[in-house]
Amino acid sequence: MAEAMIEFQSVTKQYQGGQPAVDGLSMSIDKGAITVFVGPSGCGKTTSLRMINRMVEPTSGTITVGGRDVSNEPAARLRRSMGYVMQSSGLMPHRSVLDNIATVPRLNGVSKAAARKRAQELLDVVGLASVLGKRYPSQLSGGQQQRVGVARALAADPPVLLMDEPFSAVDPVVRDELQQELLRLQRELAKTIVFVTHDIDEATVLGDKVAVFAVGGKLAQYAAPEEILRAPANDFVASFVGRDRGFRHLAFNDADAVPVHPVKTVAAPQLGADSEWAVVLDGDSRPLGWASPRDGAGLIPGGSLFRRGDTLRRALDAALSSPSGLGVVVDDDGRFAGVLKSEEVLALIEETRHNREDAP
Ligand SMILES: Nc1ncnc2c1ncn2[C@@H]1O[C@H](COP(=O)(O)OP(=O)(O)OP(=O)(O)O)[C@@H](O)[C@H]1O
Repeated sequence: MAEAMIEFQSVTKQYQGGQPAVDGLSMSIDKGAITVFVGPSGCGKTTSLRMINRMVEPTSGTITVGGRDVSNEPAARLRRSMGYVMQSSGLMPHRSVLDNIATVPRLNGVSKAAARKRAQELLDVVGLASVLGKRYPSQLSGGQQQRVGVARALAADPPVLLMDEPFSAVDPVVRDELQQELLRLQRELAKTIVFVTHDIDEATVLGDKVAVFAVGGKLAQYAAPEEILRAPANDFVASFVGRDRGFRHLAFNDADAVPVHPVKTVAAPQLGADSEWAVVLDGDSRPLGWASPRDGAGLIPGGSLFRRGDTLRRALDAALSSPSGLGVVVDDDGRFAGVLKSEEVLALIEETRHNREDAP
């Protein structure tokens, strides 16, 4: 069994008047894993998160981190000992990106030179070019600002990261990138991450475990995302998880058994071309799109790409989003590797479903 890092024991938070925001919450959060709090607006996710680092004080109950009762720790020190990332990056506008990242190490007494050096390294860790370090936050895109927010939270190398809807304000493409980046980082860093979102899709992509909250800070279900999609504990969870849950569930099955076929490729779309669809490649064998057999309209934008090792969900999306009906497969370097046929993806989905039903 996984080791617990954070424990909530009968934690209640009652703001002035009204219903409790969080009511008798007891749960144990695994060390070195991503735990996602998900639920509709106002169900107490943020309040629960903020009680971990004492930005909010519980009305009753106990929270421990690494076995120590947080109420015994000085609040300011406790806060600095955990990384915190929020929706608006919360960067200081009049300080450079590097100085923003260096904030907590500086508060902890690290010299300016050492803190800046560390900040420079962190830019690379979160996938930002080092020249961006000299800029001010307003000179960055929303996605870049969120990356700086993550770098700042990591600066003092805290064992615990608290993330409150960190990717909610960016567009879906950037959001997907940031999620993948966080998963990559986590494979290296193995922090204990508590991540708040209202988006069940984001929760199932990121979470090793997902806690579904119902209004009043009540834990409706707490399990691996696959289990929440497969077996919602009650009607509330089932309706929150929604109608697409069968589709989302595909994200937990690999697509290794789907055959990859060769297909005609061309270096540039040929006008009035051919009798069959062809993948258009650049000089490095990376797919640029498709050339159509019919209209010879030049380059037709492709659908989503399937990377070797991706899930059935991505395989299906690659096939269905492609103008030719053939999903484009690339290797780890993004080079063209072949195509998937939608009927073969569907056949594997069907087979996987049968196997699941047969399982004890
Ligand atoms: N400072 C506060 N004073 C009074 N009530 C508050 C305060 N902060 C939150 N609440 C109330 O507590 C309840 C839970 O709020 P909380 O922000 O924790 O929920 P949430 O699940 O994070 O929602 P959202 O996704 O909308 O932020 C809500 O009813 C909210 O109005």
